[in-house]
Amino acid sequence: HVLTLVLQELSLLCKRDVNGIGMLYDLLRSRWLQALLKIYECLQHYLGKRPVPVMPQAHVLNREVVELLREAPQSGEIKELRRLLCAPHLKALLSAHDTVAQKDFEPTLPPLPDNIPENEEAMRIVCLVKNNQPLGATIKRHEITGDITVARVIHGGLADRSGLLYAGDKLVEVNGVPVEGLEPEQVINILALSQGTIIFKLIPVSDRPVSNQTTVYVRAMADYWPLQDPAIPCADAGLAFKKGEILQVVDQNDALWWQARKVSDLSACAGLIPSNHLLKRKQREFWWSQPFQPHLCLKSSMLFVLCILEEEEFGEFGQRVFIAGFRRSMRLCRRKSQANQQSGYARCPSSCYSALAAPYEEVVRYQRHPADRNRLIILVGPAGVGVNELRRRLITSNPREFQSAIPHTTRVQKSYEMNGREYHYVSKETFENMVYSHRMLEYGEYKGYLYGTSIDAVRTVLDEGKICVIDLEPQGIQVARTHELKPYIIFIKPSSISCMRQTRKNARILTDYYVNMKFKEEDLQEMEDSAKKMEAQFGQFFDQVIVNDNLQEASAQLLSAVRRAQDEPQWVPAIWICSDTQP
Ligand SMILES: Nc1ncnc2c1ncn2[C@@H]1O[C@H](COP(=O)(O)OP(=O)(O)OP(=O)(O)O)[C@@H](O)[C@H]1O
Repeated sequence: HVLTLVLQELSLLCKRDVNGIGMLYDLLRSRWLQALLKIYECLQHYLGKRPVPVMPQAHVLNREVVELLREAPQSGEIKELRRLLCAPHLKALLSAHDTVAQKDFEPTLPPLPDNIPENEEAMRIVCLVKNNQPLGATIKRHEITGDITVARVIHGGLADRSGLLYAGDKLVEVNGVPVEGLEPEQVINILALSQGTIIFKLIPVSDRPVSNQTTVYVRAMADYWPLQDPAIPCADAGLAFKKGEILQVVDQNDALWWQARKVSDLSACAGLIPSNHLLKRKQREFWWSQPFQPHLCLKSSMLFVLCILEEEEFGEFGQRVFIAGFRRSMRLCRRKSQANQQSGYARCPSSCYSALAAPYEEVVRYQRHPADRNRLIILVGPAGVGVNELRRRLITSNPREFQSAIPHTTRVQKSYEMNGREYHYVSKETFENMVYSHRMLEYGEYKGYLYGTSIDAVRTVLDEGKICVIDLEPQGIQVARTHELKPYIIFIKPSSISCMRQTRKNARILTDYYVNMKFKEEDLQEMEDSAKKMEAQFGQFFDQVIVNDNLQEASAQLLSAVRRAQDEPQWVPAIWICSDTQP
């Protein structure tokens, strides 16, 4: 009844296009939810009736019926009925019924002997069958008492599934060997060597931790190799992960070591990962598996030089399609600035460090509602890899659906240009105001004029119901990753140099100085090096990686990635969904 009222209310809001309402409306209208509520109501009704058992001893009655049937003429039906009544599952069912009817839930224990000493501790004997799998528990020496105790039980592991071992249980014997006086390593050795059954004699922990853990999902912002981590309590129990992978964190009880599994393999038993706190500490200690070098970014978003040539294309519908703002190769400019690191290459802007400062990013599954704005598509890749070629092909394949954002510039409008078609022509003052008010995704200077892609320009395309496709230097990713734009970031990766030698034979790179230059060996090498650096520094932000080997295939992959981004559930930062006020 309440649900019907809520749905009525929501249907009014739906028309007002409130963010997320559509999804909530669909959820509440789903058949399975309605069915669950019906079941709930039936159960409530049933609870109210306080059912009483039909009889306290159904299995006795069953036995008597079977006896009676034995004496009856043995027709086929009688034989079948007798077989049914004697079936083990029916007997088990009747026995369960009788147990419930008699409220006889407790196991019958022998009476305690009278002469138990007062300080006697309850002992538990636990028998586990190992079956070549790890025990799924770690042990340690208690810092104060010196006892060997269970340090943690790994989620989904053998010990956890048994429900018989808990963190804090004190081990007394393992397979008949008393552990008192042994080092934890010696106990581990006994466990490792034992095959088949392991018998623990232990004193259960007095206050078992109550598990009130909620599962959270995080995106790893760095790589982690437990086998190279001297600090991990048990390297074999560690979970190795790569940046960008999504982890399901199932236990955060320990301040230093969490338990998690990868969403790509949820059936696996959990592994230990450093907690947020620990990873941050390790970062500070330069502990990273790849020691943290002072990063030389490919270029700073503030200093880079843009080279923008205007182009026009014809779309499949025959109309003239202006694709403004296509970035052209800046290879020579960059190489020049590489030689002079002061100007063109700068140390990472703060965004680079802040990405590393947060070792995990909480994520949630997000599916764009058809009524919502499209997600911004960002293409990232090293110069010359084919970012613009792929973007151009995508847009010209259907300009009614895909569009790039019109850039802003301070240069003078040419006679054949139209304000708002090739560029938005603005004064330097206006441009700088946009920069200071953080309305630029990226910008730069070329021949004394400023060029840039503004958030407003992206918004304009999205407001028209189109899919906005832009290319961005990776330093701009952090600026673009907002609740509003919900960008889907696609990294265009070069194929191997030997492949590119073949595929790029007829390809040309355009620079400001040389038009239609052939790719040289050093260009290919530079592309590969640059791609590696980009992946190392920004790989955690890439939702999709497309290797641009065969152009047709890469274009098809791009199209399907763009469709997936809009129509299928994806992991996005939780902050985009949980808060309307946060960026
Ligand atoms: N898979 C491919 N096979 C063959 N040629 C390709 C492929 N991808 C791109 N090219 C060609 O390589 C050249 C450079 O591509 P493009 O201009 O798109 O590079 P880019 O990544 O945008 O680099 P920049 O930003 O420096 O312009 C173009 O001539 C393009 O047609």
